[in-house]
Amino acid sequence: MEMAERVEALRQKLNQYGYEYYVLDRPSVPDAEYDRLMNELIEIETDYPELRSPDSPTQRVGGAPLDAFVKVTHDTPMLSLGNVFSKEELVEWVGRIEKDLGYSPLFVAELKFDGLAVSLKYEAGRLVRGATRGDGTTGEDITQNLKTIRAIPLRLNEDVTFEVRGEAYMPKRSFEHLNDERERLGEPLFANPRNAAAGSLRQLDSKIAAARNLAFFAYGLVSTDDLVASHDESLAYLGRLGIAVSQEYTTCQTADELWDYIETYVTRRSELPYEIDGIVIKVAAYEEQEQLGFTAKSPRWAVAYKFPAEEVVTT
Ligand SMILES: NC(=O)n1nc(-c2ccco2)nc1N
Repeated sequence: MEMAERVEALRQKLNQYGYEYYVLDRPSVPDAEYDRLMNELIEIETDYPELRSPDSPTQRVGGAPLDAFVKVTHDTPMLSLGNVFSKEELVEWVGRIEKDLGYSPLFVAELKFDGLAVSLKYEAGRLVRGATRGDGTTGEDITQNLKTIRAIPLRLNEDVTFEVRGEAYMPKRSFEHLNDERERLGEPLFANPRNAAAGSLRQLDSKIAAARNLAFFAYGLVSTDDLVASHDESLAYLGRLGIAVSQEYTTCQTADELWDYIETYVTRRSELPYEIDGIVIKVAAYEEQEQLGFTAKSPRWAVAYKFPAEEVVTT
């Protein structure tokens, strides 16, 4: 087979396997097969540099370490969520929404991943910028570090231009392995996966970030075109494009359905391979979100139910 064709075939396969692993959470081949194909692609691109392209899955670890992070401004502010801490407060919040709209809207309930909020800009299907939330208006350009996360495609299977919002996080197993290694080396331990993810994304050398096994779930789409009309459609759309989206979300019509979903995860939380600190509830239809608008710092159409702080069992 001609080398260029072989490279294209390898890229297609790696993207397909990445999609099955990160979006469907249902890999069809063992990790060893993925690694074998990736190594073959790296070898060919090393022998034939003219076949290498910036959006090849091999181009995830950047060049030299940065001296500093460049500041970026978010065209659309990344707002923080208001919180509720009980069923009563949740029922009150739903009641206010129904009163403002004059009817009961459809809601989306989804997991609240305990990591770092990030923004990904895609232009014509290519990842052009990744940034931290920062203060919501000004963040830091951490494109080099976010490119090391396999759940974030460098090239989408459609030439779309939009911004994706999501949470970069460190899975529990990666966190345990990292702290075991740091303990062995006599280095200070990270207190929790959230701090470990934040510390990893703040590395100026993307080779260090690449070694931290970070992950990502998209939870929002910012676009000027009318690509989709609701939040639940945006999650399905992002998944179809190959961007990692958690499949644990659902739609609910009433406060009771929302509470049932929340109660499911109070028990399931400890079995999840990543940490969550609550459940996020959003009005589904974008039209209704626009109608409800924002307070000074939070959307009126979304709220986070925060789990009670887990009592620390001191043995
Ligand atoms: N942290 C987290 O998982 N989030 N955060 C949002 C959010 C923040 C602002 C709008 O939406 N949504 C989810 N699932």
